[in-house]
Amino acid sequence: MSTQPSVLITGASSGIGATYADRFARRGHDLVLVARDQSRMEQLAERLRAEHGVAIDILRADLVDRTQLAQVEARLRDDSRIGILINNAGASKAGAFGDLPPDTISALVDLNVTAVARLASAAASRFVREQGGAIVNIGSVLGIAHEIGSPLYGATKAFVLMLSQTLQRELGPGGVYVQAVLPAATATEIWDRSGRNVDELPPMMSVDELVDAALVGFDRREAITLPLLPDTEQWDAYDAARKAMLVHFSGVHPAERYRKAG
Ligand SMILES: NC(=O)C1=CN([C@@H]2O[C@H](COP(=O)(O)OP(=O)(O)OC[C@H]3O[C@@H](n4cnc5c(N)ncnc54)[C@H](OP(=O)(O)O)[C@@H]3O)[C@@H](O)[C@H]2O)C=CC1
Ligand SMILES: CC(=O)[C@H](N)C(=O)O
Repeated sequence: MSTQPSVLITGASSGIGATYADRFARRGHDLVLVARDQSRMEQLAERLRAEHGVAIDILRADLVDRTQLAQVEARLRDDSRIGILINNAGASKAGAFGDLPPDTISALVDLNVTAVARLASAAASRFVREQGGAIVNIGSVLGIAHEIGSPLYGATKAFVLMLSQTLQRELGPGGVYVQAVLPAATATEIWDRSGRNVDELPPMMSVDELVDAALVGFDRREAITLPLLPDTEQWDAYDAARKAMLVHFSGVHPAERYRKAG
C-alpha cells in the first residue's frame, strides 16, 4: 500500500488517461481506474502492478449513465485514500453542429460537462474538509479557440476551463490544487472515435509528451497548463486583457455605443 495519495483517473482505458495511469504508477501512487472497457483496464492494471508494485482498483463505469456516475462520485467522496482526481474522460464529434443528432449533443454534454462537474464536486467536497487534494481537469485549446475544431466540443471544453478557474478561486485558498490542462491535437483514439482519420491530419503531439508536459505543470502547481504554448506571458497578456474588461461587467446603463442617438 502506497504512502502517497491514490489517484482516480477517468478515461483510463486508453490515451491520455491510460498514460496518466502509467506515470502515476511510476511515481508509486495506487490507482483507481475508471472507464467502460473493463478488459483494457485489467490489462493496463496487470502491467502496472507488475512493473511498479502499486495497488490498482478498477471501477467500470459509463459516465453518461447517471447511476454509474453516482458510483464514481461515491468513491471519490468516501475513499479518503484518493487525493488526486484526473478528470479526463471525454469525447469529441466531427461534423457540422446542425448535423449532430440531439442524443449525440446530450451524450457529449453529459460526458464532457456534467460528469466533469459532478466528479469535481464529489472530490472537492472531501478535499475541502481535508484542506488538500488535487483536481486535474482535462480541457482543450479548443475551449479558447472557436476557430478550430467542432463547435459543441469546443464549447464543452470552454466549460472545463471556466469551471477550473472558478474552482481555483474557491478551493485554492483552502489548500485544494486545481489544474486545467489544455492539450492541442494529441495522437490518441479520440480521432477515430469521433469519425476522423488521424492519418489525414497534420502531425500532432504524442500522448507521452503531452502527459509528461502536463505533469511538469502539475508538479509546479500551475493553474493553466498549455503544453504547446512557448511563452507563458502570452497567456498572461490574454488573461490581463480579459481582467481589464471586468470593470465594465457591472453597471446601471448601457455603454454609450449602445445608446440610441438622441
Ligand atoms: N487527443 C486530443 O487531441 C485531445 C484530447 N483532449 C481531451 O483529453 C481527454 C482524453 O481523451 P483522449 O485520451 O485523447 O481520447 P481517447 O478516446 O483515447 O480516451 C477517451 C477515454 O475516455 C473514456 N470514455 C469515453 N466515453 C466514456 C464514457 N461514456 N464513460 C466513461 N469513460 C468514457 C474512454 O474509455 P472507454 O471507451 O473504455 O469508456 C477512454 O478511456 C478528453 O477529455 C479529450 O477531450 C483534449 C485536447 C486534445
Ligand atoms: C484537439 C482536441 O481537443 C480534440 N482532440 C479535437 O480536436 O477533437
